[in-house]
Amino acid sequence: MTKPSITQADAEAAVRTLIEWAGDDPNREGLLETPARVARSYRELYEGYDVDPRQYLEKTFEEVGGYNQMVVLKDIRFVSACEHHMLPVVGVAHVGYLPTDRVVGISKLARVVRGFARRLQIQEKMTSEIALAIEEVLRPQGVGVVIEAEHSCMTLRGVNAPGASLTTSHLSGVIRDDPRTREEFLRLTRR
Ligand SMILES: Nc1nc2c(ncn2[C@@H]2O[C@H](COP(=O)(O)OP(=O)(O)OP(=O)(O)O)[C@@H](O)[C@H]2O)c(=O)[nH]1
Ligand SMILES: [Zn+2]
Repeated sequence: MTKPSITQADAEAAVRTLIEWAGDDPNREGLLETPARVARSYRELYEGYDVDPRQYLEKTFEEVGGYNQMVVLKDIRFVSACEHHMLPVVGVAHVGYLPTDRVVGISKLARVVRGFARRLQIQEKMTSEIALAIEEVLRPQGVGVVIEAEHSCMTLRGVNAPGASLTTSHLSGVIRDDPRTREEFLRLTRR
């Protein structure tokens, strides 16, 4: 949640400081509106603090004609920010579950990813948070989350390893424990 004590003006002042720190003049014409734009874009990029992603999963459908197989939503693109450098992390998430008696609208899976992505994150934590939210709210037979992402703190600076991507996964229930179900999930999420 946004700290109510911090105003848009405070955020703009912080951006002016960073512009000076970068070596430029925040009072030159091209930069005059930049602090306001950056503050607004932060509200968008960090909107995850204003939502509880679990709530997206509360509306479910039970009339599924006896469907009791795996549901997998692949290639959910997301943008996050690494909590070490506040630089973009861009990637895709694959989210699957084996329902018990109810399913959730598929857009909600993408909303859950977005809600956890739009915060300061490390990829391992984001992967588990998505899986645990699905586990806790839907109580399915199993959950699988695989995330592949590029961290610009690694590709644009520091070690400068362009193209390197990190894969993390969190599997639980039958998707973790039953070899055939696990294989099916991994096959369905392969790109
Ligand atoms: N495990 C994990 N590490 C991350 C993630 N995002 C960034 N990192 C790493 O976090 C580490 C922070 O290391 P530090 O040594 O404190 O920071 P630094 O001096 O800027 O390190 P370099 O990036 O190596 O220049 C770096 O190795 C990053 O690559 C993530 O999602 N998961
Ligand atoms: Zn980083």
